[in-house]
Amino acid sequence: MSGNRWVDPAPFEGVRPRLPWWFFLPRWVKVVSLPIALVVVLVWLAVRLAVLAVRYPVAVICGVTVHLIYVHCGPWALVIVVLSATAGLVIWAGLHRPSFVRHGWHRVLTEWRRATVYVPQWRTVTRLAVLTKDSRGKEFRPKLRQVRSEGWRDRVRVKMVPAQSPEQWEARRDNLAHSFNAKSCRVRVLKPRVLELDFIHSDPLARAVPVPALSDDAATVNLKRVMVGRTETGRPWLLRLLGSQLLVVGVPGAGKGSVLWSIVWQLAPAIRAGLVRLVGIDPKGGMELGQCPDAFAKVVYDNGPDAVELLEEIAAEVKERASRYRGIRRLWARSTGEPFTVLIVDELADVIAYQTDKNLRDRATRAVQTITSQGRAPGFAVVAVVQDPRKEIVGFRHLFTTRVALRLDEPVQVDMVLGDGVRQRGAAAHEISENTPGVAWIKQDGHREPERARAFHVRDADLVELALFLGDATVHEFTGRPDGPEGMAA
Ligand SMILES: Nc1ncnc2c1ncn2[C@@H]1O[C@H](COP(=O)(O)OP(=O)(O)OP(=O)(O)O)[C@@H](O)[C@H]1O
Repeated sequence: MSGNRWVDPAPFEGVRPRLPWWFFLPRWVKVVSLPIALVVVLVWLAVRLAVLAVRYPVAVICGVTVHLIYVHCGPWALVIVVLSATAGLVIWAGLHRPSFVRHGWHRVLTEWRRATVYVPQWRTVTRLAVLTKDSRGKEFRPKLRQVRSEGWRDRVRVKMVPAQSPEQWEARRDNLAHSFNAKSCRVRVLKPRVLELDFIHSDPLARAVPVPALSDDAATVNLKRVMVGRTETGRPWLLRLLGSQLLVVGVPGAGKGSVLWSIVWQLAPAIRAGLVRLVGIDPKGGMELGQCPDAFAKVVYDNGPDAVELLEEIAAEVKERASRYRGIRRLWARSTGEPFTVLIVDELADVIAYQTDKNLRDRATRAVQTITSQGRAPGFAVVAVVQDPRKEIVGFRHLFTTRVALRLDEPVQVDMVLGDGVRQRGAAAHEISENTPGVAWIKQDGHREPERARAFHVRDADLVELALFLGDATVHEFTGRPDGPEGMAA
């Protein structure tokens, strides 16, 4: 009321009960359709049971078996069966642990985590993380699909609600990780509307990976699949050198040296047999490549004229070989009789960006660009190591078809190295721990998903062994310039 005037009270606005549409059907229609509705409900129940059996096969099979044995054979038979099954599992684990873990333990873990973590919390977490949607009073919820637990991570498949984008899930990665008691969460797009969330519980790459024994057989070296470490899924980390150019980026201490030496280690039998030739430039005065000069046909320990001449020499060789191969072959092969050449540049920026002499800088840049852009077919690979991935430093990053991001400082650096959108797919190289040098995110052109792996830990003692192994390596004549420039160790 205001003054003496009477104001009508607001009309009552209570929510009317919403009755289902079939409630208003005529009685006879309800009677006629009752049997049909019953059949539908029974079919639905059967489908739900089948889905339950598929999602929880271990629990369902064990439950049904225990029940049948108890009912038909009594409690003592059940005790004997349980003890025998336990003994069987212990023997399986003892005889072949990997298969037990994979097919037994992980299966049980999957069902346990699905039943105790994801199913009970899914609805609440997605609502609180604002990943559900409301429209006309109806709630749309993302559907929890397959769950697979692998011990160190849980892979959870999700069907997004309509009109949702993976970016909305990526923006909630931290919320989801904390909600499901995981260390971190990665989001991967499997197909339209279907995502896979990786809830990470521990790091399978926390321990260093020792180098394997050196092989004597050059035939074991496959230039398309050079094993340089182990991926987080336990598979070998395979790098393609033939037909590929490699850029390795990481802050100081990230383990760039281990990637580099892992490559040399695996190529060693082929280097010794003369099938592969290494050429190196180490502007840091030989601090890195000087640890095993025997591996290199030629190596320069500065970023001056010697380094530039070596680069130009290789660039000229690339062009010469390419002109000979033209019309005859499309890709280098062992049968050519010419060695596959790997140019290793430890700190590329010192050669193409930090060199104060503009003329040398430009010549070096032109030569490296020629080798990376044209070297693929005639059998030349570049392994370039760099600390700073900015465009001003390496303006031709796109020429490197395989990019390895070791520990980096900032998310923007990850985007520079791996390309746009790869970090959003989980490749958080800026989150790699300082305690795990050698761990990297790898992106190969043509492969949508980035891979996380750790390079072999090549210790000083291993480099001594490598030097001894390569001590009697075949020395090749380097075409083009008979007398090597100063600062080179042949
Ligand atoms: N793959 C690895 N596994 C375990 N430890 C590693 C690995 N790689 C490197 N390390 C250790 O990390 C430390 C730094 O490694 P490294 O010198 O190779 O890094 P870097 O990135 O080359 O550094 P810089 O830029 O200063 O040369 C060393 O103590 C080394 O033993």
